[in-house]
Amino acid sequence: MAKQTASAPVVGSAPSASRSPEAAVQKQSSAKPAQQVTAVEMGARQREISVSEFFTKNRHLLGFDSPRKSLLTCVKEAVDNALDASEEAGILPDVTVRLEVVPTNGTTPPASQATRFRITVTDNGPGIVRQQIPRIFAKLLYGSKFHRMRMSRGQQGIGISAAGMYGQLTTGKPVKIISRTGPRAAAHFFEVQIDTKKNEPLVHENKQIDWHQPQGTEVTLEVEGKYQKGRASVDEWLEQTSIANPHVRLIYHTPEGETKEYPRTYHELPPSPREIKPHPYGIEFGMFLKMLQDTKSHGVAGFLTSDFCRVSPQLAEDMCKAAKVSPNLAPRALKGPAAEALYRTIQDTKIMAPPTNCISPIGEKAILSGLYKQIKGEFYTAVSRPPAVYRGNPFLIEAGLAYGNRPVDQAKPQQPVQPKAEGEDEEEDSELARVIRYANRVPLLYQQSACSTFKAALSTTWKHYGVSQSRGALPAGPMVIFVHMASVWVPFTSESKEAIADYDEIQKEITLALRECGRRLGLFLRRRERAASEFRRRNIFELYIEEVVEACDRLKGGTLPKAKLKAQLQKIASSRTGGAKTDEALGKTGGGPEGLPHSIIVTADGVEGDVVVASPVETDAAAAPAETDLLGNAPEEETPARTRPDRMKPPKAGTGGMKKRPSPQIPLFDKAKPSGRSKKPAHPAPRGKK
Ligand SMILES: Nc1ncnc2c1ncn2[C@@H]1O[C@H](COP(=O)(O)OP(=O)(O)OP(=O)(O)O)[C@@H](O)[C@H]1O
Repeated sequence: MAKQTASAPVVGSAPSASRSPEAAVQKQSSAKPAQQVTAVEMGARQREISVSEFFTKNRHLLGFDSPRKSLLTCVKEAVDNALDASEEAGILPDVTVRLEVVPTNGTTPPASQATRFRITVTDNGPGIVRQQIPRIFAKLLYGSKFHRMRMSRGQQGIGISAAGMYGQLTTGKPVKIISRTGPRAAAHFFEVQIDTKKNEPLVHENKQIDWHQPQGTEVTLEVEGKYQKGRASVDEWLEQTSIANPHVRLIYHTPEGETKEYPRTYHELPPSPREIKPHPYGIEFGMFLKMLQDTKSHGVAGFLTSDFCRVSPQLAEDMCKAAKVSPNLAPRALKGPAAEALYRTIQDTKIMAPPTNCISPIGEKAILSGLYKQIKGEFYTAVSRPPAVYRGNPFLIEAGLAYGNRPVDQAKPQQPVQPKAEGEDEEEDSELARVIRYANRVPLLYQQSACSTFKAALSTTWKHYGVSQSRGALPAGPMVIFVHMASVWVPFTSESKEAIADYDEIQKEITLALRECGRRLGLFLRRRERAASEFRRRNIFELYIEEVVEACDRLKGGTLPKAKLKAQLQKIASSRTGGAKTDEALGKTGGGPEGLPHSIIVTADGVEGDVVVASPVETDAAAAPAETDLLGNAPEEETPARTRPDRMKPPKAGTGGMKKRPSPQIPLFDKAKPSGRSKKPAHPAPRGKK
């Protein structure tokens, strides 16, 4: 409705007697607001808006806001698709990402100053059938995943076509695609653009070509962007992708001419997730009505059994009876109050939780492997929670931790300690932990504070686990917190898929997973501290043993069996200082960390725990990217990630990694029983407390 403006005539006010009626009419018409339109005029302007037009104007909703983020979004969409397709086809993914600077005005600027990039992503997946290529790459909301209840990276059917549209908008260039479905099939080359008015593809080029790859897809996009390393960069995203996807071999050609290879460290594909039907609890009433209209079943009971999971024929009959609806009634005839009664009955009936084989977790071993491969720390642990359900959608939370500084650094001569001013923080307190977040194995780099995973990390009381933490802040110290949500439908806060929405069920599961990681970290820290102090005491005893033995021998006139006495005293010194458990906690025995399942401990003497996941892998060590420390800095001397002779100690033959102990797990120095499987989390005393 048009607003009445200040200059509009006031209804009911009498015209001034001094003015003629003509003048009054003239005044009234001249005061009419210029913008007033009739319903008919408005109707003439009303028309459909195509989804492409909408997202052209609102491209920030899809992650194309700043040039830097847009570059990342394009890479992300193409890599996600490559991984989804390869995994679905049962192929261990080999993905190559090439970022090149596109010359502008005949000159090629350095990568950090360039504004135009060519992104090429190649996979060894199943390829795409020729007829589908134009619509996949040049039609928004077209895909194979939206209607399926199955875990995948992509969900919406909008990602790669939106990336193509962004390229088209910013550079005018079409998307180029090569795809081949098998060694006997021809390779097809396409150049497509999107007709944004109609949301339909325009094919510029379509031909058969010779392609060196027997199978797979290659997508090339030319886009406006900004390349800058560091946080939330393409480099960081690929690095984090490799942590959560150790079954992927990733080669990255940076725009600066470097080649980084993230080798495959896990040689099995994640179990293929099964497609499931919706669970009755997750369906809203409007959706239920729509399903009644769309079903192929002839009776309501049959509809409930065949269109939902976990509804047996008997349960369907019982629910119909309780709602006073005939089980044989045609679903389309069920409307109004009767439909509502059945819907309410379903919601009030106890129905088994949905099956969980529709999600495929990363797994503790693979998380450990990924963290160990990419992050230099001292302690690593990983937890996979049992599946849970939100709004009828199954999901599963996994968490991991990498903690500490490199043992190599510890071995360095200590700098003299500078006295601190009163109230001045310890150096390690000033560095906060870093949270790396994933949804269906895809790293989430933006909108951290809006994400459920980050909120759960903030609200966890890390002080219980021996790590300092200020109120409302992340824990302090060299620590990476890893959280992964796997689900058939991840509830993102927006279409750009950057943060996970805050459902209570999801928050609770993340918190429980983080608490278990924290508990293990606390146990590790406390043990290590006590073991180190016992070890120092033992060394002091050792110093005096020689003297004592010599003195006793002199008293006995040189007749004492010195070696025997020395051995006896050493035995006493060892048993008084924690015995073998001190050696174990300090990594001097090569044994596993007791009470710390799915954990790795790195000491100056070697690696303990799930060592198998830290074992060498298939490709050439020299090609591996240098690992970064917890702050993302490269080491001074670049050591290949997979072969760290300083740290590697192969597992003892037959142990297969962590030492298995039949007896209940007892922590090193505690009298109380632990930990590993006890339901109540043990809260070790904060560091420094004896
Ligand atoms: N490299 C590829 N190999 C095989 N199929 C592909 C490839 N890339 C895309 N596809 C197919 O194209 C479809 C559309 O991809 P698109 O990225 O637009 O959406 P999506 O991955 O389904 O969902 P989202 O919008 O959440 O990313 C996919 O569902 C998939 O079937």
